[in-house]
This record gives sequence, C-alpha cells and structure tokens, in this order.
Amino acid sequence: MTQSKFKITVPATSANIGPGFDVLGMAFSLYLTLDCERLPAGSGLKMTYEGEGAKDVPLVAEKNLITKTALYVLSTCGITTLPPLKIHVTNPIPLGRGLGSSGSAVVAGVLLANAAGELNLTNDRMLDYCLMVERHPDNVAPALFGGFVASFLRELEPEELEPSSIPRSEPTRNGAAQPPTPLTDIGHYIQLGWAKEIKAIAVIPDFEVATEDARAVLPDMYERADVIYNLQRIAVLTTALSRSPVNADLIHKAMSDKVHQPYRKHLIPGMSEMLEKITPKTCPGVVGICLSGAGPTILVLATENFDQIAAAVQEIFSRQPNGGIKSMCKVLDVVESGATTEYSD
Ligand SMILES: Nc1ncnc2c1ncn2[C@@H]1O[C@H](COP(=O)(O)OP(=O)(O)OP(=O)(O)O)[C@@H](O)[C@H]1O
Ligand SMILES: N[C@@H](CCO)C(=O)O
Repeated sequence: MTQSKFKITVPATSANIGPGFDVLGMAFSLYLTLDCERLPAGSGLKMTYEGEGAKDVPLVAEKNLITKTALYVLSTCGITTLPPLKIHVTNPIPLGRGLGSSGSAVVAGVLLANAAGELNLTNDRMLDYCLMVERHPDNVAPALFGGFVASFLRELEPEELEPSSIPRSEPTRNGAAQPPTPLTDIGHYIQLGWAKEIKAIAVIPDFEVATEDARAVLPDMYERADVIYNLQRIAVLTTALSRSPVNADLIHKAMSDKVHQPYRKHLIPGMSEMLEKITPKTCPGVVGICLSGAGPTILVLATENFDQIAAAVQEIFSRQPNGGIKSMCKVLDVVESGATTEYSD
C-alpha cells in the first residue's frame, strides 16, 4: 500500500580526511531532512525550505539539486514528473563549506525518487545514481551508507563522463549531449572501523569555496614521490583510526597530505598555520587535522578538550589579514547509520 507520508534523513559528511583525496569520507551527526507528504493528483509540487541556504536555494523542481536529481532518476525509469508532493526541507549543513552539502542533497534526491516513484532501488543502484550526479564517491558513499567509508569508481568511458542531460552538483565546464542512460556498477565501497572515542570538530569559516573552484587549482599530474607519500599514509590511517586506545601521534602524522591540501592552501587563509600548529603535542586531545572536503572547513579529530581545540583554530582564522575571518564550530559524532527513509500513515 502506498503510504502518504515519509521522511528522508541524510547525514552531512567530510571527505578526503588528509591523504584520502576522493577516497575516504565519514558521516556526521548533522542531518538534512525532507518531510514529504503525497498530495491529490493535479496538486503539483509544494516545496518549502528552512536552514542553511534558505535565501539562495531555488524551490523549483527543475532547478533545486534535490528535486532535479529525483527527476533524473525517475526519468531513467520512464517517469517524467515528480508525483504531487509537499516537501519541507530542513538543512543545517552549511553550503559550499566542505561538509558535503551537495552530496547529501544528491543522496536525498535519489531517496526521494525511490520513495515517491516506489522504485525499490537497491543500495548499490542508489549509489550508482548518486555517482551519476556527484562524481566523487567520498561524500555520497558515507552519506548513503554511514560511518567511515573508503570508495572508488570504476573507470568510465569518455562518452559516459559528461552526459549533459544528467544534473550535476557542480556546473560542468563542458558537456556533450547524451541520453540519461543509468550506468551500472559505478561505485564500490567498504565501511571501515572507527574508534568511537574520536569525535570530529568542524570549524566552519564564514566564506564559501565551491568544490568546482577547489578542484580547478589541482594539478593534472603528480610526482611519484607525492603519490607514494599519500599511499603510505592512507594505508596506515584507515587502520589507525579503528584502533583503541587511539595512537594520536601516528594518526596525526598519517593525516598529512601532498595531493590536494598544498594546492588549496591559498583558498583558505590560515590553513597552513593550523596544520602546522594544531598537533597532539600543542593541543592535548588532538588526534589529527585536515581540510574537510574541498574546504574551507577545517576538520580536527579529537578525543577531549573540544572547546579549547576549536578555539585554537578559530583564533588563527580571527587574525587573518583584512579584519580576520569569523567562524563557527560544531562538535560532531561520526555516525554508523547513513541515509534513511521512514514511512508513516
Ligand atoms: N540542501 C540543498 N538543496 C539544494 N541545493 C543544495 C543543497 N545543499 C547544497 N546544494 C547545492 O550544492 C552547492 C554546494 O556544493 P559544493 O560541492 O560546492 O559544496 P559542498 O558540497 O558543501 O562541499 P564539499 O563537496 O567540499 O563537501 C550549493 O551551492 C547548492 O547549489
Ligand atoms: N574529494 C572531493 C570532495 C569534495 O566534494 C574534493 O576534495 O574535491
């Protein structure tokens, strides 16, 4: 029986975690929610929105990232419009700050299509759809499945890469016309262990860095030594983060990166100083520090002294040139559960 109300809940995420560029990500106790109610035939879509992005996010089905993702998924199943729905979005995830807002919106869109169109998609199929829209798996895999997750994509053929009919979470720089063919078996992932005493401190400055811009500053080619540097650390880091008692010194060293952070540092004033000065020795409780996703949020993993550690990061933001940078801080848990759809009535 079709149920008239359902609620979609999707966690925020942090991607990369130092050396795991485009590979590692984790889900946080901060949730995008969609309260949905089916409406009588002919009623159309009634969408309301509160929270982060409320002033800017479009509420038109074809323009909003959540609903246009849902429309894309439905279209591949031969359904051309969203069924009549009332959707109330509550979003506490700041946009364009490196906390996976777009990944969570894309996951919400795929779950919305699945529930509204009664598609009965498997988890793996939902991941494929998410990856058609947001091509880096390190946000969407933890948002969908929860926990601390490693993931990779199968290599896509050039003609599969830029179908212009697929909505993208970032504006495409080029785009050839392609039909919205749902590719299969794109994403592969595994949930990793996580030492529960480690929490995440997100220090969120009051400016945005679009992922597209933060990717545009990265080189096309890397030195072998830099690739090895990251591979060595990511292999150690994934296991070190699962072990109790926590080896803060090892994790802190293993969270160093030469693939993305050095190229992005000019986009985030103060980041180099934070990475250098906020260590387990200088700030007891610190386990590791990195740029969250494409930034500008700074992610500190820690076991205690959360307020003092956050204050130390905020202090560095506050004394940047031209009046300093304001920031806010959230102390978050890494959560085991990913996105859910709960039905009622
Ligand atoms: N709840 C939402 N509803 C609609 N659109 C959203 C929502 N959240 C994010 N977006 C879209 O995604 C864009 C931000 O995506 P972007 O990839 O630049 O940042 P991010 O996902 O927050 O950061 P990162 O990928 O580094 O973690 C917003 O400008 C908006 O267009
Ligand atoms: N791995 C991605 C995450 C942002 O979506 C990046 O750092 O560009």
